[in-house]
Amino acid sequence: MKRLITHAHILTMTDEMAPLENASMIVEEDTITFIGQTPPAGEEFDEVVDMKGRLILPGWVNTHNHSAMTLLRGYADDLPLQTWLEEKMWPIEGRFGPHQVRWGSSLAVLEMIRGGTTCFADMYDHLDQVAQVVEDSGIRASLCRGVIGLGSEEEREAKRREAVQFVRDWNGKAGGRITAMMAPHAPYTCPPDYIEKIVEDATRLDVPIHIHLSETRQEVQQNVDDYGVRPVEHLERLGVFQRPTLVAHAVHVNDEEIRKLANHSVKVSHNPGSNLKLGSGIAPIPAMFKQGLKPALGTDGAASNNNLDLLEEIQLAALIHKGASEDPEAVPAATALKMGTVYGAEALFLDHSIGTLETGKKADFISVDITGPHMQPQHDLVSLLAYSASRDDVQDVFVDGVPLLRNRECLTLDEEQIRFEARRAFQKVAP
Ligand SMILES: CSC[C@H]1O[C@@H](n2cnc3c(O)ncnc32)[C@H](O)[C@@H]1O
Ligand SMILES: [Zn+2]
Repeated sequence: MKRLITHAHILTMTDEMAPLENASMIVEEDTITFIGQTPPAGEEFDEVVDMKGRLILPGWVNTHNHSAMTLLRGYADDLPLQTWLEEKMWPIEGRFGPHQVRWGSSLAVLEMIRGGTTCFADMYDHLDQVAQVVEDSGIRASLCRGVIGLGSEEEREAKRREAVQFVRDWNGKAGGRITAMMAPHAPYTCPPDYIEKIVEDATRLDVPIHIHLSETRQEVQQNVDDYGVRPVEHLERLGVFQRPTLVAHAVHVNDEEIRKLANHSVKVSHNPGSNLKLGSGIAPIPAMFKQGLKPALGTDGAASNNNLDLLEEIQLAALIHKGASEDPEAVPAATALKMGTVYGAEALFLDHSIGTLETGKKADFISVDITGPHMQPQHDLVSLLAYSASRDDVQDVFVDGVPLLRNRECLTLDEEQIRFEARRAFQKVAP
């Protein structure tokens, strides 16, 4: 399939942040082969798509999610993390089986595609189900079986074997759209020797590690009480940062810890919506940028956010750090957009193929309607995206050159069936 897209504004998210106007893009199979003002003459196309009034840019990359938790959206709000996890989430998740994960993650993928997300990271259980949804829906994902090491030795080892098997079964599958990671849930749920074994697994399998880190002040203090050091040094000593690593949250990290993360090239997934809602705090993102980190963005699960709208995270990132630091230059609009695209691709170790629109890269892109009243006048399209656009403005979503959403119609998923089955799947486990 060879497709010509014409008459679009194109924001490539390469160093050049000014959108090309009245521009064209050629996509051949899964790859971008041309971007510019004048397409080469004499070429034939299977389809020509007129994108007048649309802005084209790379799809959003959601770097931290627990997608099946859409079933728990609104189930337990307004609680602090540990109470929320121990008294609400873990008891009901204990009743989740493959069916719940199948329909919860289907609902999540549907919501993400409709909001312009083309790639997401997922940490959960029954991951074969998530992988199947990813394969069938056409989205891209980096998936990991999250393991909590609080049970018996047998339980722990069984979970670790499952996580390893998942990597063997799915890494590189769905035409390369699925990649995999190993995921010890957090330092407070995984004993040190268990984390060390998972690092060995990740080394043997040659995959990255994904882990929650320093989300709350209380968990940092607990780490100091239990192990005598703060979580960053704890994970450093356990060898985690010898592997490519993506940490979620990093809210309570001091300057020395940020320096350590930067020295080890650790990737950070900033989840402002979830951190605000759980009352965990505000991650020191401006300090991270100063030390050379390039934080990406995540929604976390829909039970703590309570949506999977990556554009909202971009907008939060562009706003809350200005307020927290009393500095209107903290996290400018262009930086927030990079956090949702190119830094997201780097955080998932996929920047060789996605995150920007360039010839030779995968055709993972979205179109945004810029004709609405809230998108006028068009002094600055970057500013409009970061401060004014809404997820409903996303019109088209392509992954690997395949259309998943066209003019807001989802082409690969049955929306009505997903709504019905997700409601039923929750009812089966409801208390
Ligand atoms: C073992 S699968 C993932 C596990 O993570 C839990 N979870 C969801 N949101 C958060 C969060 O913000 N911090 C820590 N853990 C979280 C989820 O309930 C699953 O049990
Ligand atoms: Zn999480």
